[in-house]
Amino acid sequence: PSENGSGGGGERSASLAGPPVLENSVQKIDVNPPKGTRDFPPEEMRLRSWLFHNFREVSRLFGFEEVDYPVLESEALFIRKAGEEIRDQLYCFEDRGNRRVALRPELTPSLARLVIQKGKSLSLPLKWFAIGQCWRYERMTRGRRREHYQWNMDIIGVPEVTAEAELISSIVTFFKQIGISASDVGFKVNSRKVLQEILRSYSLSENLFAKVCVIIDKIEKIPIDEIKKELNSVGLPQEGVNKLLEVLSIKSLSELEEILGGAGEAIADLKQLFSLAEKFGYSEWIQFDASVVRGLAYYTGIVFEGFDRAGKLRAICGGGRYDRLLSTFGGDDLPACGFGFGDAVIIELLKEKGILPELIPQVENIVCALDHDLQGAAATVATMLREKGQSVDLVLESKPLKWVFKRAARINAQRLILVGNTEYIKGMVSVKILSSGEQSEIKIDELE
Ligand SMILES: CC(=O)Nc1cnc2ccccc2c1
Repeated sequence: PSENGSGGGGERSASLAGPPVLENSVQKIDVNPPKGTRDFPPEEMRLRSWLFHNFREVSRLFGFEEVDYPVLESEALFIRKAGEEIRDQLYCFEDRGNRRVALRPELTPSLARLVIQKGKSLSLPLKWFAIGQCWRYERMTRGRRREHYQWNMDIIGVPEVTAEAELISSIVTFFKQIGISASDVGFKVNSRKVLQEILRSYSLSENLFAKVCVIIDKIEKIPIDEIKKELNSVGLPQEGVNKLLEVLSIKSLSELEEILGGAGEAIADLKQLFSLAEKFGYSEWIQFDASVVRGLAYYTGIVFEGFDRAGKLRAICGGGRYDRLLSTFGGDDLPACGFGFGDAVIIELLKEKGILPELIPQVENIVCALDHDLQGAAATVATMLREKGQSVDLVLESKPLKWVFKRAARINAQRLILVGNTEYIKGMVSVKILSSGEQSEIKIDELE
């Protein structure tokens, strides 16, 4: 079959024949979307648009530029050998050109690909944001969703932790903007350089680092014995395993400094981050937590995750520094950090807090011809209002007034404009303000 997916010659392949016709009735197709995916009918779409509007508003406040990439990428972009869950659940397949492709499970590798593609033509630092649908293929045994939308913000070309501090500030701004406070959520902050410094002291090679982080990230999801077994299996000696687990339970930066010594970068980065948090004014939002490593292989430094203080929900968002990602794709070494913020947990949180916004459909005018031969006149009135920037729901067929009032109420029209003969020949229409019931006749060219 040809590249564009159309059928072959005369014969029509089953997929193009449509649902089977049984005698004089067509078998009903499955009207639900594919497993793990969602439709967005108007009510759900209003909530999604509200969420994305807030993502965009914060991105604007922080001077970030919007970008996007194809939802379909080469599978190679996501093939990492660190044992990540995101790899096991890759929504991948071979296309009709025999290419291995995948629906993107995250946005960061696409960002890295585009930055390398653009190369020297980009002036650093880059501050890019995207809101994109991401996919995973999970056995439906877990009944979890196979797609979600993620807001990503990334800063490329800034080695200092001022970049991470800025990113956390943007998420704090977002939370405050939608009514979430520091008593509702917080950020656990850590640095993977802690693990790196420990593994170095056991002279463990760098590529084990990513695997160890991915294993440690599962510490609250699988039994500790399993964690120890997996750490042993990647070659970490028992003494190193114990040292790691000891470090993960450290509760404060000063305690960490005692264990690691004050010389390492981990301590310096974390101290600088907490001091910057003070200056940004979000100190009460963040806390050091040595057990947070996040589950993505490519993080190399500061990592953070937003959590609900009631402890009922999964992580709300997460991110960190990934200074090596671009070089693993053959690009120049460029410092980078960013975060992902999914569209699911945040809505659960707003529901928990009882602060979901009430979003109603809104239209300024509903325009209706009082009889059929005034349909054209109604269209003229609607167009004139639209040219003035007014929204109009134009009644497109002859309907009884009772129907029109019912529809006006359902779509929350602010005013009803009736185009009737007696008024129209005077160049006027009858206008009814639906909230007050006030009715008046207005010259058409004086409508606004
Ligand atoms: C709570 C939720 O929907 N999580 C979710 C849903 N779909 C995904 C798809 C790809 C990667 C991560 C995903 C995560």
